[in-house]
Amino acid sequence: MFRKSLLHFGLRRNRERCHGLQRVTVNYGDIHRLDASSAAVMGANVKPKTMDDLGGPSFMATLNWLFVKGYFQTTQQMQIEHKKIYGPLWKSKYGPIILVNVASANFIEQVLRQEGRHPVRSDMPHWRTYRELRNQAYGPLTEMGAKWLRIRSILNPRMLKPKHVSSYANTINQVVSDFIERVAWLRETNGQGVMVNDLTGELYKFAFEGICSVLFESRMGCMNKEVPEETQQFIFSVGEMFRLSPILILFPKSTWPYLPFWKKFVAAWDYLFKVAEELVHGKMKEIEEKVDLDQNLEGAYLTHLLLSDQMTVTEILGSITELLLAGVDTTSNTISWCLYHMAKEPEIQEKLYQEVISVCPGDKVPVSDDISHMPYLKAIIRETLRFTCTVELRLYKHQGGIDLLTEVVSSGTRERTVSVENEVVVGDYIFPKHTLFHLCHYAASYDENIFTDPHTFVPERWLRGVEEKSKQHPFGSVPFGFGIRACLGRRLAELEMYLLMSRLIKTYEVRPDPAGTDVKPITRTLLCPATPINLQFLDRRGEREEPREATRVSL
Ligand code: HEM
Repeated sequence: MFRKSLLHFGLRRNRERCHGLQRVTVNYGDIHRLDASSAAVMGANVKPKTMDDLGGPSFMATLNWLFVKGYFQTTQQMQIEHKKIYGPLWKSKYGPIILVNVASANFIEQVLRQEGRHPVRSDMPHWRTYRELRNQAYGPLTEMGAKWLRIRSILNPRMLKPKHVSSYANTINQVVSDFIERVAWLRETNGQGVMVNDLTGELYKFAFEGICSVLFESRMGCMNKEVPEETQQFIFSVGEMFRLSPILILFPKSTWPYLPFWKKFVAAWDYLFKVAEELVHGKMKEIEEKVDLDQNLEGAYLTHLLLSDQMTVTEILGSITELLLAGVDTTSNTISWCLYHMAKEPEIQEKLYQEVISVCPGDKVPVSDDISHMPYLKAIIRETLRFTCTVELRLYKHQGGIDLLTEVVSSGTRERTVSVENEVVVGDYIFPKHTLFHLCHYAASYDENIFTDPHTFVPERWLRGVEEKSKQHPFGSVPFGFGIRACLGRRLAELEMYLLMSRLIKTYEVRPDPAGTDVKPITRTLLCPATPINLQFLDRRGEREEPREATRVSL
């Protein structure tokens, strides 16, 4: 059986190579990366260890860590502490659920390379239950099995192919221009001419406006002085839904209808779908009018989805709503941390400024082609993502029993564990089919065996030709995930972050809050600032820059 699973592992990898779906950039390395212990297991002379042999805290101990020792909001730190105690592989119990925590780059790679054709992050029963209640369709985040694969094959090209993504640059740049002006307005009205308070909140509006422009070619008024009521309500509903999600999941599904916050959860989703529905129907009407007038139909992402006729309108609505949700917190959070680091590291900021003005001197606004000449900017974003890597998104349930899974889903008995094709080998352990893995990317990103001086912000470590880069493990930091279930919005997020950061740093010098606050991260699905990030923005306009030295390093 064990040998069979290894054989499957090899066969499946070959099959996936031919799969044709867009994959993330990490190269498909081979078995050589499996460490010595795995190789020994594979030698078949060693009896593999099982889940029973694996150490880890009991349920009570976990509760103690979370609520007595106080790691509930800093579970990323708990990963590091547990790794010190148990090593890179341990199990933890949450009531009846057992998680296998995987906290080294080697082991993370092993798990990810064995994922099936239809990986599942987590069942998300609360999100799925809402959709069943309202007869809404699942999107890329919530769908599973062959149906998920179909959705991704439709959504992928216009989100991941560089030529399509770079066509969104002009649209994004308009939002960037508005954000720059909004910063000026915020400084004048609330910041004594220099401060911008609660940057994450402001960047949230930027990211929401950005994704709406790309998806719908519609502006939501987030950059207006007064944000429209409907947009504020949408933003509030997203917050409510994310706030209530981790609470609901602690209770059995059968109790949800009786819980007071279930109603709030449903109301939040209702509002999100209502707004998305209005936008989709508005776009359909616009297309009909254009057809009547014989006008060019090319345009927003949504236009393409509607015209391609590959999905029903309900399916499009399910996917679009999930894209809106997935693409806002992630991007805005990353840019907030990036600016925070720029303020704390003036030399790095200066180097970035010099790079930007050497590529885009004078009034030239950076466009996608310019970004390819800004390796330092890319390295800064890459380092920010390592520093603030998301933690909770990567719960992997290995599965591959497509037919049975589909049957389970359609018969409505979702609580049963799903069948899988293969066991999973990690180190000298073998795990049964439906094991739930928690990939501890935070612990890997701060592993000093992989990243020298991991607690220091060093963008240079991501530059090509730098010695450290060649030594880095490709799974030390995988901020957009890996494989066919990796982030759908990666390219768009990168474009948004590059265009905004280059222009912000070209326009403003960012300095720390004179009140001098160190902002700590806490876990809220993402690694968020525990307190607001407030920064000074000093206007550079008026200065005529001359690059001090060319900073064309290559990434
Ligand atoms: C800095 C920004 C972002 C980061 C760090 C990020 C990170 C991630 C990660 C780690 C995953 C899970 C991948 C895996 O399981 O292997 C993911 C999934 C996903 N992301 Fe992003 N993301 C970002 C921005 C975006 C944007 C802008 C969009 C929308 C346009 C988006 C849409 C999605 C979707 C739909 C999924 C689910 C894919 C699936 O399950 O098939 N993300 N993202």
